[in-house]
Amino acid sequence: MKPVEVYILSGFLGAGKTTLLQTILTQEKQQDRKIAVIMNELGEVSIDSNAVPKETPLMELLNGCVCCTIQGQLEVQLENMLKDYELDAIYIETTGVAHPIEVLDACMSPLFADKLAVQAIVTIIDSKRWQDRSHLSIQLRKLLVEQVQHADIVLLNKIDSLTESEKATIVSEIQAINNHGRLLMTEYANIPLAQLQPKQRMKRKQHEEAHVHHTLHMRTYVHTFSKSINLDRFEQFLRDMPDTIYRIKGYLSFTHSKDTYLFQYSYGMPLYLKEQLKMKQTLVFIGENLDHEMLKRKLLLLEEDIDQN
Ligand SMILES: Nc1nc2c(ncn2[C@@H]2O[C@H](COP(=O)(O)OP(=O)(O)OP(=O)(O)O)[C@@H](O)[C@H]2O)c(=O)[nH]1
Repeated sequence: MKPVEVYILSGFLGAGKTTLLQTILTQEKQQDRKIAVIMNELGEVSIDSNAVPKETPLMELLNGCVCCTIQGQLEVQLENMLKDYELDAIYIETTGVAHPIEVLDACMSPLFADKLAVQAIVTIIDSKRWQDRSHLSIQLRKLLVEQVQHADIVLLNKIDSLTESEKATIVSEIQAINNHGRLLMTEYANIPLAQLQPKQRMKRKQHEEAHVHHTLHMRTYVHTFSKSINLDRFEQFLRDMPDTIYRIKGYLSFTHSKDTYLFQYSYGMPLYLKEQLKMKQTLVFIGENLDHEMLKRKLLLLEEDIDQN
């Protein structure tokens, strides 16, 4: 079955995420696609949920930020949505203070990695807020920059109040932070849906190139082992790994033990926890510009090496 597309809508408080979501949902409806929405808000009550039409499945994650305190809940909600509905796409509206990569991390559960395909991190910017960012605390300024840095698509919103030269200044500032993403200027987040969706698969000859441009595809990689692997060799693989990989999670089983392990790797620190159930040995990688071919080759080698021992 075709994996369900996932779009992460990121952006600072008040930048226009809900406005964007409404624009998207209207267009998705015209295209007759089946859509669900996950909304994350920091407060106890949802304020923006009215923005979603009644017929659209909506899950709300309240009272915490999906990228930190309620990360596990997102996983559960995604799993429920996959179980309960036949969907074309899920849109996740994050809180204004969410870090997009942490949200991506929360979407990439090894339990359903092959059922979801995260298509894009879309960051929407309030142009005025961007201009005045020097008034924000250092932490919030850093977050604002990181939301831009990790986006596949940056929407420079609220340009109605900007002069041409102000627009040019902000565009060059954003391009200096993120030169791989697509930058679009919007008023009231008004963009054609096609601009958010990855371009149609190109013909075979252009295929490799197309992948390189689809930055998000290069940020995650999923591998399933068909047998147990050798722990020492796996650890050597981790040591040799490029430092652009900052997160791995999944389940592993090793030749020295009958147990299955939950494996967590975060910023250089591996952690193995015994798992009660026997799980499919799927690992999810998250990083920058992952070399899929290299990873595949090395991971397959881990299985082959055992045969030779
Ligand atoms: N002038 C102007 N206002 C806009 C534009 N886009 C959105 N707004 C307004 O900005 C306000 C905030 O927009 P929302 O879409 O609620 O922003 P949000 O990012 O969802 O906000 P939070 O949920 O608080 O994080 C609303 O009053 C919008 O109508 C724009 O392009 N120009």
